Amino acid sequence: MKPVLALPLTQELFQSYGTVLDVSRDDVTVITANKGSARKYLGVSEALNDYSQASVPHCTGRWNLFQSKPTVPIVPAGQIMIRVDTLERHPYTTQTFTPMGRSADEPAYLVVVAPNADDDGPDWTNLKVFIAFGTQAITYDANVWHSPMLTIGKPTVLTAFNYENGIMQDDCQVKTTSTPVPVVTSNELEAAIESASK
Ligand SMILES: NC(=O)N[C@@H](O)C(=O)O
Repeated sequence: MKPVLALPLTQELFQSYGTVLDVSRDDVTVITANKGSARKYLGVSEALNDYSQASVPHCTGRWNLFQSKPTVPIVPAGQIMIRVDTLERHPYTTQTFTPMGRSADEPAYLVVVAPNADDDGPDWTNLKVFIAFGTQAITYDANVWHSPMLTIGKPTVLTAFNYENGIMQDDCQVKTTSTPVPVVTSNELEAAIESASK
């Protein structure tokens, strides 16, 4: 399987799969708030609840916390950083991850997504991989295939918000592949990691 290059996460590159919650967004209205002490970025992301289409419509909007071990090592540009063999999706809800305690200049987690294939599973030949930095949160659109959380370099706590009805097939569908997809780091990532680890 041909390696996939991990690219820095931007709304422009990610927009087919969801939204990036980041103060670099220049496509939203920004107002002054909190008596002038804050800039408020309006509507950077939305939470979708489509459980009316699920087997059991009743659901709960839930925050979960992920205390993640680092699963993505820091490697030189061009070397394989991870092999992706598992993707999941949430057919009736968005899912938003927000890292806590990571800085804006350090790569914090990988965002791996894939379009649907004709069999309604993931298109493993068309994975996209992005590097999320420490002050970037993301929302996966409903029904978008994405990898379980993959954190870079150090233990990381993230909040996750999504709707759930407690039925696995409605809440989270998982697919695996016997031919894992290698992901290689990019020069941008290597430079960012090097500067963050100083
Ligand atoms: N996406 C991810 O890391 N995992 C969640 O979907 C989950 O609820 O397990």
